[in-house]
Amino acid sequence: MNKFPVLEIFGPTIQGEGMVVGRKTMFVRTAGCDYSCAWCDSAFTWDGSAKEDIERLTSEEIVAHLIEEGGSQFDHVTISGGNPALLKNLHELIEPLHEEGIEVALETQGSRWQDWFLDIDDLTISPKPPSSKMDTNWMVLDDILFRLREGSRLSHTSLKVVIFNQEDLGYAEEVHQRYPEVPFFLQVGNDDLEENESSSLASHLLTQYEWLIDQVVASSRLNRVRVLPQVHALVWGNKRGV
Ligand SMILES: C[S@@+](CC[C@H](N)C(=O)[O-])C[C@H]1O[C@@H](n2cnc3c(N)ncnc32)[C@H](O)[C@@H]1O
Ligand SMILES: Nc1nc2[nH]cc(C(=O)O)c2c(=O)[nH]1
Ligand code: SF4
Ligand SMILES: [Mg+2]
Repeated sequence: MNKFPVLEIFGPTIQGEGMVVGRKTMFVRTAGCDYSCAWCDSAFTWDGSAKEDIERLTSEEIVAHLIEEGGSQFDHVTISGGNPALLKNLHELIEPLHEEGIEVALETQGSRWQDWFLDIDDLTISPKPPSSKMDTNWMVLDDILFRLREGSRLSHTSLKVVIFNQEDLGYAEEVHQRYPEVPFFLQVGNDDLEENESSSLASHLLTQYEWLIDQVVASSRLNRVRVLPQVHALVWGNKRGV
């Protein structure tokens, strides 16, 4: 039985971001990432600070934890990380969830392909803009979107780019222009990961949201797009496990 490195199982909560924002869901957060984004809000998944909390669980154990936490109050599970696309056997978790009538979403940055992407109900690919200090491998991203198109999965897929500055907006325009048929989301970057007061963070993020809306409104290269904040950050601030 394969084991998966899991850092958090929590919910039910709402999906705070992107294509199914507001959807009631459980979260499974896996450990390990091939990136190290400058502003990662989940750095504990890869920077060693939570390595004692990593549990190695089989898919059966993960499903049992989900039911323990969520009871019968959920029918949707979001897998995030870290980069869950590092895990080549994740279909072992997706299949039993589908058999229970549970939909499965995935958050990944588009640096690795896995065949089980074709089974994800809500697949969010979030390539990283210059402010992250990461480089996009366009050959890999092209290949991922090609395979999803060939597999008729684009209606289950979205692109989501986090924006911190003007340069990031230029990057977002480039991504949207390269894959115009893929639903496209721009997300407010949270640049205050140390703020403990959720009302202060919310008012700051709403100011950033207004700035982002203004920028997108003014761009002729960003028309068929959606602009969103991280709803969970507005409601709960920088709290973990929500
Ligand atoms: C923590 S990542 C995990 C999944 C995957 N590694 C990825 O980056 O897509 C989940 C989502 O949070 C976004 N994110 C991370 N840090 C953020 C921040 N400071 N502000 C806004 N969004 C952030 C990422 O861009 C990604 O879309
Ligand atoms: N509520 C809530 N929504 C989210 N959407 C993406 C998240 C993530 O960290 O991947 C996340 C998260 O951590 N919480
Ligand atoms: S790719 Fe995702 S998890 Fe990895 S460092 Fe960047 S935001 Fe964090
Ligand atoms: Mg998050």
